[in-house]
Amino acid sequence: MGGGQGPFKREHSERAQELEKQYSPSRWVIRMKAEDVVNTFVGTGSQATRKARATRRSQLDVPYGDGEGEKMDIYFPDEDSKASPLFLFIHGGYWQSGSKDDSAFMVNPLTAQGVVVAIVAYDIAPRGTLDLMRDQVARSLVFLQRRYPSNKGIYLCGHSAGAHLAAMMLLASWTKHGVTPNLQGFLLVSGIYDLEPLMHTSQNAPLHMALEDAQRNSPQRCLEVTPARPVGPACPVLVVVGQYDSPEFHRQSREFYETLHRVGLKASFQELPGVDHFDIIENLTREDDILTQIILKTIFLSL
Ligand SMILES: N[C@@H](CC(=O)c1ccccc1NC=O)C(=O)O
Repeated sequence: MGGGQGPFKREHSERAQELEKQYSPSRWVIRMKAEDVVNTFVGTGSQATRKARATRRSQLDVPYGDGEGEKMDIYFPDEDSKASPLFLFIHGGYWQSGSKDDSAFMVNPLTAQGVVVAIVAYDIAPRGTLDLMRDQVARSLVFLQRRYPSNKGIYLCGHSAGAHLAAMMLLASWTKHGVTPNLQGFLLVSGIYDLEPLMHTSQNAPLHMALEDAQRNSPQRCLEVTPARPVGPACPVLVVVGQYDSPEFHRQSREFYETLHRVGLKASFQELPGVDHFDIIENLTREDDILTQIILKTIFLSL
């Protein structure tokens, strides 16, 4: 018997291949070959980190919990103030790559303007699960709030998978932590907010997400099913995506923005022209970059 299975299988594998492509950010980069993209990104990040550590006062590997991987680097402006704004960055890498040691892109431009910058590490897969990572990010915020109780606001920024973890903090319940971090802004850059499609890609291999895991950890879904009442903090939430991010990444950002808006959060959406999934963050090493300027405006217009 022919016919039935063959076409179905082919159709299925074409869909799987398309999904794989949509969720492979390097394949949408036009400024260089896909295979060079991640190396360049990591190179830029580790160079920025070396420079930040050489030129800024810093505290490295500060533990925010008892776990081996529960560390953050904190970088300070020249003039010391007990009441500075804090900026916490969560790196991306599909919850399975990346580290704080190559993610200090924005330290120099932000500390130059008086912002304390923290770069958080978390246990990537396969060591960590999504539930653990989300708890680690929550505890890192609680730690910062306790360490700097008179801060002028905590601004939480994540890239890609890090934007997902940042977005999960909109749904966090702080009562069990005993302190509510003074969150004054979210910057979600080229993020993923619905994890279900990823279950069907190679990215899920180290993550082992089953449907319930994907759903429980999807801020898009969790906000959609939430009753129409105000959720989360009253602060601005900026959803940003690069022009050369894939159509699926554009869809995810737009739909998440729409949902944030619908549940009553102060959301805004911006597509940044001329940048892809990677240089959208690489360019944060520069003071005159458009996203650097957006971040500084978010911090200083709300003070
Ligand atoms: N293998 C992936 C790598 C990737 O997606 C990535 C790499 C560094 C920082 C963020 C990334 N994406 C999502 O977290 C790619 O195809 O680009």
